[in-house]
Amino acid sequence: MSSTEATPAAAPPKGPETSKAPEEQSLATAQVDGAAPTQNGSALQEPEADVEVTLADMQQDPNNPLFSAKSFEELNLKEELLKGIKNMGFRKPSKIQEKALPLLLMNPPTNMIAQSQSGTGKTAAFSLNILSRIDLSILAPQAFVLAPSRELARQILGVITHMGQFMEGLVTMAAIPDTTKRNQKYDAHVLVGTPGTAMDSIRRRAIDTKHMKILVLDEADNMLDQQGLGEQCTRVKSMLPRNIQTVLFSATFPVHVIEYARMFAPSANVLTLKHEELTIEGIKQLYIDIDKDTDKYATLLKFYGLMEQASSIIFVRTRQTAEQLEKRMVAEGHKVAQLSGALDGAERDRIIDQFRSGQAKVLITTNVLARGIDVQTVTMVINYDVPTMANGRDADPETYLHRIGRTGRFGRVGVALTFVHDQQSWKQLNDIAQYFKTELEPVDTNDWDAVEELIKGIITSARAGKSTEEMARMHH
Ligand SMILES: Nc1ncnc2c1ncn2[C@@H]1O[C@H](COP(=O)(O)OP(=O)(O)OP(=O)(O)O)[C@@H](O)[C@H]1O
Repeated sequence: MSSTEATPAAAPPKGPETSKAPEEQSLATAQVDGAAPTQNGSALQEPEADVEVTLADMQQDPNNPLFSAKSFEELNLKEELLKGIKNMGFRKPSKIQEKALPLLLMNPPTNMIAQSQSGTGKTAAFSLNILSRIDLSILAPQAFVLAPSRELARQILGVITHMGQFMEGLVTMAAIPDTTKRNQKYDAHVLVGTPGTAMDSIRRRAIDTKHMKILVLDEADNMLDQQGLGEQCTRVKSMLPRNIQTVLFSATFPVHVIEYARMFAPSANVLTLKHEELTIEGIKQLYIDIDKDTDKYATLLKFYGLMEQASSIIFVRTRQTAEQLEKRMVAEGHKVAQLSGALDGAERDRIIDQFRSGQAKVLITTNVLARGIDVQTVTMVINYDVPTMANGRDADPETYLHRIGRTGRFGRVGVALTFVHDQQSWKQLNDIAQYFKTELEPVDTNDWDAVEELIKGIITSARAGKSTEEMARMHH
């Protein structure tokens, strides 16, 4: 979409979605959980070598967020951590890892606020700091990572556990709602959880805070900004030792949050990016102009065949839309899964695990999964509803960026397709494009074959581990 003021060729009728329930809340009720996470075992289907060549090319380009001048060895990490990183298949650090790690590892420990594009390896950056600093001889919580959803908390726990697999005696635990483990005691070195459970568990002394030395907020802008979450995070921090190292990471830090972030993490080293630096080149951003709201469903079905070929996520605004869409698609014989905050924890775990393993290919969800979820096989993201602020009227550029960032992870390619169906949704998407100074390409609905070819081409390239540059070369 061009960044100039534009209106759709044919003025679409007004009348957005009928049921406008409040924006999805990512946090469920606060109960305790120690469920083991599943690893992100989503390997691409192409030969390893192909991906490596592509990634190596990108890591040579100083303007690429995956670029690094250094190796992991030069970052002064412990031997067992280097082994862990190797075991994860990481060869070289990304830009954020290279820049953040020396600052994070400094002594005395210094707070940090760090921003880097989606899918560029922020998790490994803060996890390496945690694993470098904990004392294995003390079996008490020393680091706490908080994330906005149980799915993200479980994922981060999986990364830390994987990375620390050669640290003998390391114990990691999740602090997320679990009705089966109400009186859980947290005897672990590292905890990863959601703020509500963290707060309750500290209050009832299930978490010993005496040895705690690092607090990480992942998706920090969301954690500090969102009503409820912000309050809980502040409470948690107030119950931890005063001199704790506070680390805030996100792909986005809107201006109105950064001030609060600086108070939350005083005297922090700050690594930030400009709006226009945030979009990922590997994600092809498309939009489709639909005549009316009621045609959205039929349009979605046209993409079903493509969605099934790789893993895809369909984002909707409300839980109700998610449920309705799932019912309708399943009734018509399509295989789809659905995850929203309306489901209980065990059900959510089952569904996200099925999606990670590739058992479920098409996932309908709300903003609950907009942030952080890393499933490398996701090649297509559909914004069935344009992301908006809680008022349903104003565009939400940050959420747009996070949603589309579920594809195009660490140098991979992907497609993000946004549906617009009336003047309001058109304006919202236009506002988003302007905010990031990016162009979205229209999908030509008069030529479905061409659309299919375009998307198929990207999916095939994603499977072959091709980068955007290579694709551009192929098309010329
Ligand atoms: N140095 C590296 N080499 C190769 N792969 C890496 C490296 N660092 C991270 N990755 C992989 O990149 C993917 C994205 O990493 P991660 O989930 O940490 O991204 P992120 O920056 O936190 O993104 P988001 O903003 O969406 O949360 C993961 O699959 C991770 O395993």
